[in-house]
Amino acid sequence: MAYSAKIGPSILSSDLSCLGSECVRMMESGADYLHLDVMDGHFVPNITFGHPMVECLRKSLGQDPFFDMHMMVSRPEQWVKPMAAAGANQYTFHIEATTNPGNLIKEIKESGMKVGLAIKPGTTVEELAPWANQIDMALVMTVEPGFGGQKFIEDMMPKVNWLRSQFPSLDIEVDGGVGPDTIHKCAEAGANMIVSGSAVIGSEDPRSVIALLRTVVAEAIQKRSLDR
Ligand SMILES: O=C(CO)[C@H](O)[C@H](O)COP(=O)(O)O
Ligand SMILES: [Fe+2]
Repeated sequence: MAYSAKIGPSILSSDLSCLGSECVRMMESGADYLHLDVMDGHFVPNITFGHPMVECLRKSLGQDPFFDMHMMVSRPEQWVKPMAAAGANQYTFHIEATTNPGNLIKEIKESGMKVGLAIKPGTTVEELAPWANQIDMALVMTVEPGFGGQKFIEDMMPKVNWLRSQFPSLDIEVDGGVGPDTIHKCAEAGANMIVSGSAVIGSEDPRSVIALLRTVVAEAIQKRSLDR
């Protein structure tokens, strides 16, 4: 079992005028990686930031933090090279946004980044499955992409469960409405990369929330390995 519990705060709901210091605050609170939400106002009805911001964050934070780019954009092909040059570590694109996932996976790998493949709540996991052996991470959205602070959609858990049963060592990420109230469902289903925005950022004690999320997931991973 190659995968481990990792917690990646989404900085979407932080004070964006202090993005650099918010990222530092999350890393100092025990985050394993940073989940950076890129929205283009076209694939989703909201706009955030692009590669110039990522480049500034990389310069200010140094080489250490792992940047998981959640690309909620149409034509994700166009940002692969700029994001790689800006210092992104993983490029997670939506399968709904491209007609040629195979070529995009190849381009991302050639540019030196890891590959994440995301599905919206309305997309079946069978659409992702043919690519699962070529990617580093599968992202099962647990809200409709576009906004932080939405309610967790529990109906997505069978997708996670199925992916874990079919691909025992794949990194599986959940994103949207995940926090102390919903983490048990995600962990039991088999997710190991946990994005949490408002529950972590809005907490007075982000360190404790991150530690709790990681403990729940690590315990579920251990239980699964004992059950095998
Ligand atoms: O991709 C996203 C929204 O499209 C965000 O990563 C996600 O919503 C995280 O925020 P929260 O935990 O508050 O739901
Ligand atoms: Fe996200």
